[in-house]
Amino acid sequence: MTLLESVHGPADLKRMDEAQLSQLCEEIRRFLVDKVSKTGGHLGPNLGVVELTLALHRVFDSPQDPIVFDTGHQSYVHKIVTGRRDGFDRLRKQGGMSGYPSRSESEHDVQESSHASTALSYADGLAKAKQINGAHGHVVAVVGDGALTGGMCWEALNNIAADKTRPVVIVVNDNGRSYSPTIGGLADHLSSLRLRPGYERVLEKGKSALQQTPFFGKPLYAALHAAKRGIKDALAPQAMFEDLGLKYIGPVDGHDMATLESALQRAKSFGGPVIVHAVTRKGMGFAPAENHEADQMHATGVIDPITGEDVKPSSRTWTHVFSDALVDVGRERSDVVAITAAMQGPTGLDPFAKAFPERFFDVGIAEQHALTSAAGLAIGGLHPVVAVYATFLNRAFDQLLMDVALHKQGVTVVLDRAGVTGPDGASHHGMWDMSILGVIPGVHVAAPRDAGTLVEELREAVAISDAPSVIRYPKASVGPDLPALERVGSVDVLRRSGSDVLLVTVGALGGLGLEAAQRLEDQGIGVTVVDPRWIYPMSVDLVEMAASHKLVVTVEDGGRHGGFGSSLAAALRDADVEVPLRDIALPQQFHDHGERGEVLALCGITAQDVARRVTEWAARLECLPVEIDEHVEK
Ligand SMILES: Cc1ncc(C[n+]2csc(CCOP(=O)(O)OP(=O)(O)O)c2C)c(N)n1
Ligand SMILES: CC(=O)[C@@H](O)[C@H](O)COP(=O)(O)O
Ligand SMILES: [Mg+2]
Repeated sequence: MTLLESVHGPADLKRMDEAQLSQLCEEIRRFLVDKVSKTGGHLGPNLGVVELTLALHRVFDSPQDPIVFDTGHQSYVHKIVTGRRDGFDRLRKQGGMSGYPSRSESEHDVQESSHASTALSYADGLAKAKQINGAHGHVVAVVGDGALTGGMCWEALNNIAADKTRPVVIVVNDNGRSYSPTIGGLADHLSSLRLRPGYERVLEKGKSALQQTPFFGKPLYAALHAAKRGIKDALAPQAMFEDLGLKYIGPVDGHDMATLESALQRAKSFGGPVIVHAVTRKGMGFAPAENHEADQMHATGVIDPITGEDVKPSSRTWTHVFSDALVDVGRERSDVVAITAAMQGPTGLDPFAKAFPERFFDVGIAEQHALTSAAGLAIGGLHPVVAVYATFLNRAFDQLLMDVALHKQGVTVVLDRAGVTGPDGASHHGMWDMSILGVIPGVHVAAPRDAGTLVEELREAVAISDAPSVIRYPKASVGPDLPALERVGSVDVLRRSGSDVLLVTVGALGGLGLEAAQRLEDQGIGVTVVDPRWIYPMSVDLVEMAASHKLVVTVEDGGRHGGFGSSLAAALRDADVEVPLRDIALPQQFHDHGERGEVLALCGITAQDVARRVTEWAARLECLPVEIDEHVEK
């Protein structure tokens, strides 16, 4: 039996000696590469926290000492040592283990949102709860250098530092990377603190040697330690954290178990808020990840476990189409600038950044700042394009509403990963944007159905100078072009076989609508399939089309509450159009991880389900004069 197989919980780690721990780290790294290369996942981040996670579980007593992982993508080792080794064969698969902490999986998991920069706020709250309840023990938060660029971290640090008696241990996992190198003044500060890890290790070894030396050993170490302070202050002004009222320990070598445990023990015995600054390497121990220039295998698909090469050929995605289109726009419009929140690669902004470096800004994991900075750029006469994942727009809603829309500023927000994303689960599905955007006065929202309409709608968006414009598309390969039969106002008619049903498909679901229409026509139901292209403001032409049909059905890859369907229903009421409308959307709940198609199917968003539901409504409403085939293909 391997050492790894002997680990069923943190207690097993506490019994191991240095040699066993070193071997266990090797076994865990081999396990991670073996498993994650088959399923895909956050290989790089987790290879970087092997020693750190073991040290945390040896020094602290989870779950009495809750360990909160910021973002949670780096919690695989935590899962391995808390009894979930067997879950990795179905990591991020439908019905399998989550790729993030999951409260339903383990008492050791505290929070499961994958939205960054929240761990310190959880820690603040947990520590206050312990204090009020008279509970003993520590609260530990593991936060990456990237997550530290998020504003919530500084709101939390301000509060954590307010009480010197609450034992909060903040472990900064500093690998110098978000995806790409972490940016900004804070990152520069951390890197100034991030002396060669050996620097601290030498000191640690110096300490133990000196402390064994009788008489002058201890005073000498104290002097050396003071000197270290002096040296680091001279080389690296660590005062920032200590001026905040936070004790600072580090930087320590995040791959040296003894040094880590010594630092964590010191932090544990401190009894108040303390920062342990651990220097780690993303992808540690797997050369293809360590040397992966773009993002050190932050998130991989299925890869070769030896070479690290992608196994599945990549296809042209919506992101690729946007990426190329924005460079073209950038060539024509010198006022167009681009902003990313630490995700220039995944959102497709790399080519624009290379072509127009002076017109590209990476603001760190700071979506709120991104939107208000964009408002400033627009007031200053430029046209910003802010590319974020749809789910992370939630964080910047007020900025879009009050800093952009209120001031009628021309800012374009591009929402990648809109709709069901898949393996990243509930906190990543981009199912909120159409509901929250619908409340913004004057907002323009487009949902392209194919590459051609994405290019067209991006150009239309950057031409809007007096209001926010938003474009949303999913995490998927872009499908075939879906040409329109005609354009009525801004609405594209994709198919017309009768006026029984007006089937309105939003964005990338156009193909699904055409397939559903074929199934309905096979039953004698005449269908008009349309793509509104711009879902907000609501098209008057669409309302008029509805009036000439017997049933309106909308299909959208977004939350049903406040979605496009409910907005169209309101528009029909306002226009006294008394045609029944039924809306097919994602049920307003948190949806677990799985492949995008699997989750959509669970939500009834397939051509078969749409056709079946339309026939059922037609039968119930008796609005269509056709005999409904009760045996419609499921
Ligand atoms: C609010 C928010 N914005 C963006 C992301 C996407 N994201 C996931 S992990 C990550 C980088 C995190 O960097 P860091 O905190 O340093 O952790 P590391 O991966 O280096 O361990 C980003 C930007 C997110 N999860 N949440
Ligand atoms: C943890 C996080 O927020 C991202 O790394 C997320 O995993 C994005 O994955 P994709 O880029 O594959 O959608
Ligand atoms: Mg990092």
